[in-house]
Amino acid sequence: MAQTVTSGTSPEGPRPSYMYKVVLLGSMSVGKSSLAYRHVRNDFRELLPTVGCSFFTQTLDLEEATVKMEIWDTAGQEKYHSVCHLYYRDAHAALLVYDIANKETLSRAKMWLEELEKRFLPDEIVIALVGNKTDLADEREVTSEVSAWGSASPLTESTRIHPRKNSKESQEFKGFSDTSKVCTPIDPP
Ligand SMILES: Nc1nc2c(ncn2[C@@H]2O[C@H](COP(=O)(O)OP(=O)(O)OP(=O)(O)O)[C@@H](O)[C@H]2O)c(=O)[nH]1
Repeated sequence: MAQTVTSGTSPEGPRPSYMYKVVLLGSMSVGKSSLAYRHVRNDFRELLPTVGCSFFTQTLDLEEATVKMEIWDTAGQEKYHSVCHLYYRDAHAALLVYDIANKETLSRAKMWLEELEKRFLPDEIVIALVGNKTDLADEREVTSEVSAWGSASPLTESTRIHPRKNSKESQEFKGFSDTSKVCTPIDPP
């Protein structure tokens, strides 16, 4: 699925390099930029709302290959919706992010799913649903419907992650570089 870029070398011999484009989609303030920032910089900080789209890159040296991730972090504000197709075009994977304490954001993630289903063939893109802000468990609004929706959709896993803690969210991204295991479940609902 990923585009092969070059062939590098390692002590064991030539190693392929791959490029993956991952796009983050979801309502405003669900924490998309925080997830990307945590993943790339291993840090959490207060970020300004995204304007249009932010772009991050990261190179992962995995055992069998080198993977360059292009992370396209789209703006969640409604006014940017109409340009988002420019950013998810040719993506290999999409993370549909919602806030577990805001049910409305799950509906919006579903809207993104429907849009991607129209634009991509099923084997063209990997789509994962990501429930964010798990520290807000006391305010949780999203519960059982996530698993029901997940089984009725091409979403590969439902995971909930929390970039404020140095949790395992990197696996969410790393999972995309492993074609056999698309997404690592971290804290299933
Ligand atoms: N409680 C909590 N707050 C978070 C978490 N992640 C992000 N936030 C906060 O949520 C707000 C929005 O975070 P962003 O990462 O900017 O959200 P975004 O989805 O990129 O927002 P847009 O750029 O508007 O699309 C900020 O105040 C963050 O500090 C989290 O895991 N828990």
